[in-house]
Amino acid sequence: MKAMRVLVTGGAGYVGSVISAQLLAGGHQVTVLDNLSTGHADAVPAGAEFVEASITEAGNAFAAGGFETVVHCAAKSLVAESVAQPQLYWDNNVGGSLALLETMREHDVRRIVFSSTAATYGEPQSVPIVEDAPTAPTNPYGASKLAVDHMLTSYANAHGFAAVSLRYFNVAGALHTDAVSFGERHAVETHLIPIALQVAAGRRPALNIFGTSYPTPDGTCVRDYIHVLDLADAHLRALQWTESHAAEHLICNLGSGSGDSVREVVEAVRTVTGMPTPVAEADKRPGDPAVLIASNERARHVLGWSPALDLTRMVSDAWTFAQSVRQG
Ligand SMILES: NC(=O)c1ccc[n+]([C@@H]2O[C@H](COP(=O)([O-])OP(=O)(O)OC[C@H]3O[C@@H](n4cnc5c(N)ncnc54)[C@H](O)[C@@H]3O)[C@@H](O)[C@H]2O)c1
Ligand SMILES: O=c1ccn([C@@H]2O[C@H](COP(=O)(O)OP(=O)(O)O[C@H]3O[C@H](CO)[C@@H](O)[C@H](O)[C@H]3O)[C@@H](O)[C@H]2O)c(=O)[nH]1
Repeated sequence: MKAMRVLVTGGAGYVGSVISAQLLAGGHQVTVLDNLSTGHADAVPAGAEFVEASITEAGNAFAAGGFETVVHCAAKSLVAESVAQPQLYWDNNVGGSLALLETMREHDVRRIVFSSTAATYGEPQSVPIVEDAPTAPTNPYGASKLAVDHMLTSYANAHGFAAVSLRYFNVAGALHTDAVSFGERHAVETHLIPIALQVAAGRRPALNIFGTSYPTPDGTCVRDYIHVLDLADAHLRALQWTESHAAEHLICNLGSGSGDSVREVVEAVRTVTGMPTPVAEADKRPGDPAVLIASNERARHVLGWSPALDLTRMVSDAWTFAQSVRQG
């Protein structure tokens, strides 16, 4: 792939920092645009230019940057917060993305890869979930992401954008190099694996298992976990796809194609860490579907992508990262 000048929005966050690091490793030039609302300035990889600004104020960065393409990760992504304060999600995720697309149009940058989500599907009618499945999000976060997917279809049709929506399932793991580590470091942590690792490290007394009577083999929810390095690889492939697909919008699920239950994740955490990791049975979390598993056939077929790293590797990399954060 030829070297590109890429703007990564949200590049001070978990997923965006790993994608930025992998783009740099691939010889591309990276500018990170992030307002640090949930990100960290020290997560922007060395070698990337950093612009501290909102996606609603990207004009100067575009004027200076000469970007060929955009990876758009910036968003608010807490489901419960989106239910309590939907205005934040419509404003930041939908209004912010619209402002970004208009700035792109103004500067004639018409290639974009967008962080969409499995939450666009809501409660699935069948699994594995294919991209043509009905979309019925069960919360404003998922609805805001689906709105941007629709926005991208219309910008492809009307304005010739080459757009890819990558619908991530459950992202986990971290990137480690000799010098640095990039992983999940949310001030408000809601995700299962980092919370379970905090329990393993003795920083929380027990992991609350949200629901033990789901119609699944062990009664706990099943999710499709995908390593953030496999995710980054898919973004590089999607960027390449946009080179030759003007006026098209591709939607691809990114998942492993298989599921693990909450109890199976806890077992993986115990095996990797060697720590007891106590659990407590708790009520169901409202809006949690029993099973979410991706069909990844389209990403395999169209992008030539396949996930390589398993749950044990995700937990092990996340554990190494969590320990490096505690020491650092
Ligand atoms: N982590 C997952 O499991 C998961 C799953 C599905 C989809 N996603 C999507 O992937 C993306 C990245 O998620 P993450 O887990 O890395 O979250 P994160 O909170 O770590 O990163 C998001 C980044 O966007 C920045 N940001 C938010 N609003 C902004 C704005 N208006 N202008 C500029 N920067 C802004 C934040 O400061 C943060 O650095 C999000 O769009 C999220 O919806 C994540
Ligand atoms: O303390 C905890 C945290 C989570 N869970 C369960 O673990 C599973 C995974 O939960 P979590 O890590 O919060 O991920 P999801 O709710 O599945 O959502 C993630 O995956 C979605 C796509 O599937 C993305 O859209 C969201 O942004 C992302 O948060 C769910 O069954 C939860 O009920 C627990 O039992 N206890």
